[in-house]
Amino acid sequence: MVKIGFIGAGNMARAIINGWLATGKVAAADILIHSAHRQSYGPYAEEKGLVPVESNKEVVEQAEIVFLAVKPLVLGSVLAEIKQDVQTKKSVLVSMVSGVSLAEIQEVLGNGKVELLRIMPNVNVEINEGITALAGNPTLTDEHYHFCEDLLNTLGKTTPLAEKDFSTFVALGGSSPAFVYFFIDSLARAGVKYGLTKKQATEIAAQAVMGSAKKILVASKTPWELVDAVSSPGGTTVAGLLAMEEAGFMTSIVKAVDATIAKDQKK
Ligand SMILES: NC(=O)C1=CN([C@@H]2O[C@H](COP(=O)(O)OP(=O)(O)OC[C@H]3O[C@@H](n4cnc5c(N)ncnc54)[C@H](OP(=O)(O)O)[C@@H]3O)[C@@H](O)[C@H]2O)C=CC1
Ligand SMILES: O=C(O)[C@@H]1CCC=N1
Repeated sequence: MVKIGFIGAGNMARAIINGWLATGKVAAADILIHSAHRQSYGPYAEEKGLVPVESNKEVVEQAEIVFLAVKPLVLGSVLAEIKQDVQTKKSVLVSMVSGVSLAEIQEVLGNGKVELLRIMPNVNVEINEGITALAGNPTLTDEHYHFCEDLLNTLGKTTPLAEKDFSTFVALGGSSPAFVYFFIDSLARAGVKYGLTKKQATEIAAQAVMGSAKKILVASKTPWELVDAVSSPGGTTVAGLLAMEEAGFMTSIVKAVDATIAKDQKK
């Protein structure tokens, strides 16, 4: 089987790996992993049956496809460390690092052509309900693109995306789970205000959000038409909606997206 390497063993690397292991798409023994601290990647590798290796270079030496799952500030030094081996091994590099373009990665790697795939997943890949954007560089073969796409499709949905739209995707797909968790927590907290337990209120809010998201994905109606369908004339829902808008609900969402895009473009 193709060996898949991970440089970085944090939240996103683990979400992807756990998603694959849950479906059996990738065998644990085919995943190599290294990160900054042995006490971080070691126990995780042992718990899941992955192959821990001693350095980033060793990940590249042993894996055909290498996922870069480090923070943007660390990426430059990691690329400098592995660039020689990447050229020798003709590795496929898959970067999930936000705010760093394929051209910027290629620049650090130097003149030799490297197969690069830029992705932007979200944490819900861990439960195979993620959405991941993909953009390959011209050197990436169709075969490798589709191999990676197939791997990522088991984690939810994927969508090819022009690189110019990655910052927008970060807001709508990558960071948005946090926005939705925040919304659910706020709804649940309001339930606590009126006497529900936090656990009960969170379950109610989360189920309502999940059902609403599924409804939007299958319905022939637009979200606005669905809002109208819930809003009985003179009823409770329209009273709640108008109060939300008075507090600037839509503006707050758009501002969150603006701020996320601005931050991504500053990395
Ligand atoms: N979290 C999310 O929801 C999403 C994150 N991303 C992107 O994924 C990337 C990783 O994010 P996330 O997992 O949240 O971050 P974390 O902080 O959870 O993980 C970062 C990982 O990088 C490792 N690391 C640091 N320095 C090195 C090094 N020199 N060599 C090897 N590994 C190193 C850390 O090691 P150690 O554990 O040993 O300290 C850690 O495992 C980021 O670029 C982010 O933009 C993309 C989409 C969604
Ligand atoms: O917060 C971040 O920078 C990363 C990118 C998308 C989700 N988390």
